[in-house]
Amino acid sequence: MSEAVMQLKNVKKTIGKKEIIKGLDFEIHAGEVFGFLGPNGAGKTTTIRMMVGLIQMTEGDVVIKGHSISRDFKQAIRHVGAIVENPEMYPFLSGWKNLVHYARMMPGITEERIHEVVRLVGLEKRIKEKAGKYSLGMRQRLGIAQALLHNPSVLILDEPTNGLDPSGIREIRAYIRKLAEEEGVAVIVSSHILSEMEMMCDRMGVIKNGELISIQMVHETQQREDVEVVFTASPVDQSATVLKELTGKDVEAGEETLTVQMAKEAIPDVVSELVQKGIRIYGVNIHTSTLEDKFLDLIGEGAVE
Ligand SMILES: Nc1ncnc2c1ncn2[C@@H]1O[C@H](COP(=O)(O)OP(=O)(O)OP(=O)(O)O)[C@@H](O)[C@H]1O
Repeated sequence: MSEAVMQLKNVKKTIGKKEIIKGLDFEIHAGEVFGFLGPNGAGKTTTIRMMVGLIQMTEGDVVIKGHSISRDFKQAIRHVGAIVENPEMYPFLSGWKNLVHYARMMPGITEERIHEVVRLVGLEKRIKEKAGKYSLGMRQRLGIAQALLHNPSVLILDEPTNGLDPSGIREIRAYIRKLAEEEGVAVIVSSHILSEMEMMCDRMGVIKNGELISIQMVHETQQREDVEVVFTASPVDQSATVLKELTGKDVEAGEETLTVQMAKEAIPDVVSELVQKGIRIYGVNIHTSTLEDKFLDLIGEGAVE
């Protein structure tokens, strides 16, 4: 596995008497998009604010490229780019001038680097226009460009697709993936939108009531698990017997349908066998357990105490 660029070590936050974050331990690696998923009030924003040093931890540490954010803040934060609230920008300045303005506040940012971040977020053609004329998606991309100016190893985006229309969401998703894949940036995105996480992330951590209750690879889990397949076939009795033989799994027979949990890859062979045995097939429907099902399984109903 690639280098761990950010490590959370037993991170806790207590406000008043309430323990809001209860000891988070996980790592984020170079080149991955890590989704931080949880229902409202689970503790995502509080955790992100600790990751970027906006608020102090009560206990534990965040280590970025080997530097502790509590003991070595300057060195640690050098490697982080973030949009925690809405990206700040001057509407009366062009996108380019906004970036030049921010570049001046940081040492060693060349004009070439500004061109590079503009290209990374695909704003080349519109960068000379006033930021006030940008769509929300373009403003978000300009915000990402700004956060990337100092070439951070970790990019943290709190709810980056909030308020965007479907095409804006698709664009942001594409640029986030590109940053991870082509630039090797570790990207952390928080969201409570499950389908978003499924399409955007390599790995996902689920947080509930300030605790991490699961970390999983998004696509591996999708591929490895059996899917629910519903065959509409006749005659049903004979189909049930054959399906059971072929898959070795329990088959639930209805009036016209047969439901079985099986590997998706095995479907063509099973269909071919059924046909050879004289069974007539009217339909094959697959129900993949979505991330949403898994998420709801994990957090349960009434997720927030
Ligand atoms: N300054 C504070 N004082 C008291 N409680 C707080 C404070 N900040 C956060 N909390 C509480 O901590 C919990 C976690 O809040 P947080 O904003 O981190 O959740 P979240 O997962 O980001 O949710 P959302 O998606 O709604 O932003 C909530 O119960 C919230 O009420």
